[in-house]
Amino acid sequence: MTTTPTTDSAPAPRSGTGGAVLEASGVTMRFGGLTAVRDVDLTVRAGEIVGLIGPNGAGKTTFFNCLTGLYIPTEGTVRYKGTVLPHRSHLVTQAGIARTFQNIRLFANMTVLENVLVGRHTRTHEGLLSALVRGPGFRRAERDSEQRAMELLDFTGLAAKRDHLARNLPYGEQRKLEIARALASEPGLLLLDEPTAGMTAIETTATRELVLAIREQGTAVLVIEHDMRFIFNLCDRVAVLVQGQKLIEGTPETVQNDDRVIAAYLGTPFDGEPGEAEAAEVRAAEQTGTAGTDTTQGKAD
Ligand SMILES: Nc1ncnc2c1ncn2[C@@H]1O[C@H](COP(=O)(O)OP(=O)(O)OP(=O)(O)O)[C@@H](O)[C@H]1O
Repeated sequence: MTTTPTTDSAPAPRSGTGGAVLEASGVTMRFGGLTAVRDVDLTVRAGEIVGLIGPNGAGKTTFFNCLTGLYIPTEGTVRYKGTVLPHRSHLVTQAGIARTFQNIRLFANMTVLENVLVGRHTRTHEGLLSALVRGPGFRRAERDSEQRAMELLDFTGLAAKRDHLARNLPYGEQRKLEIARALASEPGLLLLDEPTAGMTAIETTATRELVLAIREQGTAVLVIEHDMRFIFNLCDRVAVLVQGQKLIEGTPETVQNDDRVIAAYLGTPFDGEPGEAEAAEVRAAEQTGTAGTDTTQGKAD
């Protein structure tokens, strides 16, 4: 049996969506014998908010890591605005993709403002010498950076906390600060990995408003999230990963009504389930008593 991931006919783009910002094609990531991501294609267009969902262990974060240069995909390419991205995370950020992490990664002992300033380093061009002598160019760049950082703190509702240590912020505000820091690199695409994890309902609603505002400011968004209500209320398009493969991609309506998606979340087997072909082979082999005879397959000599 072969798996045929389906792609919903392209949803009508919302007004303002444009050319492809991100084009991932045939992205595969193997860790030894485990294929965490298998042959995944995904496009995000300018002005879009795209959701990436799937059960635990489906490969969502691994896919993000392939997009952002943390992992070198075993196969496949990732393009940002038509150019193939290098496999170095700081070069990916410089190109225009910023991200947040599932496990918050702030500089805990730095202030809120300093955390955002760190995020600006890919957009400042003053060299080490200029920094050491603190010449006029450096001081001007520093002022501009601080002004932009304060704008972002205003935008994310954290301006009043500019001098607080990051570690003293409540959890929801730490997540917002991660977003402000990511925005400091002036990205064309923002990747959010579980931005509402651990948030209250009110904080989740505020995060939805924030993501919509980010889109209005011209940054496309790709978001991983387990909170389905958040995803279906926010996204123009949703892609579902199951066992590393894209099962379906389409509008929130299409995806939430698809029986295979419901089954994948409930753990119920369904026809064409990713990995089902391999499972069927093993079952057939077990029935004919041949299971386990081919012990050499996949091993090096
Ligand atoms: N560095 C690694 N080395 C080996 N296996 C890994 C590595 N990173 C992830 N995996 C495996 O790849 C698979 C996909 O993991 P991944 O974290 O990408 O899933 P996920 O969809 O993000 O899950 P969750 O929703 O629980 O965060 C899992 O089986 C995981 O154990």
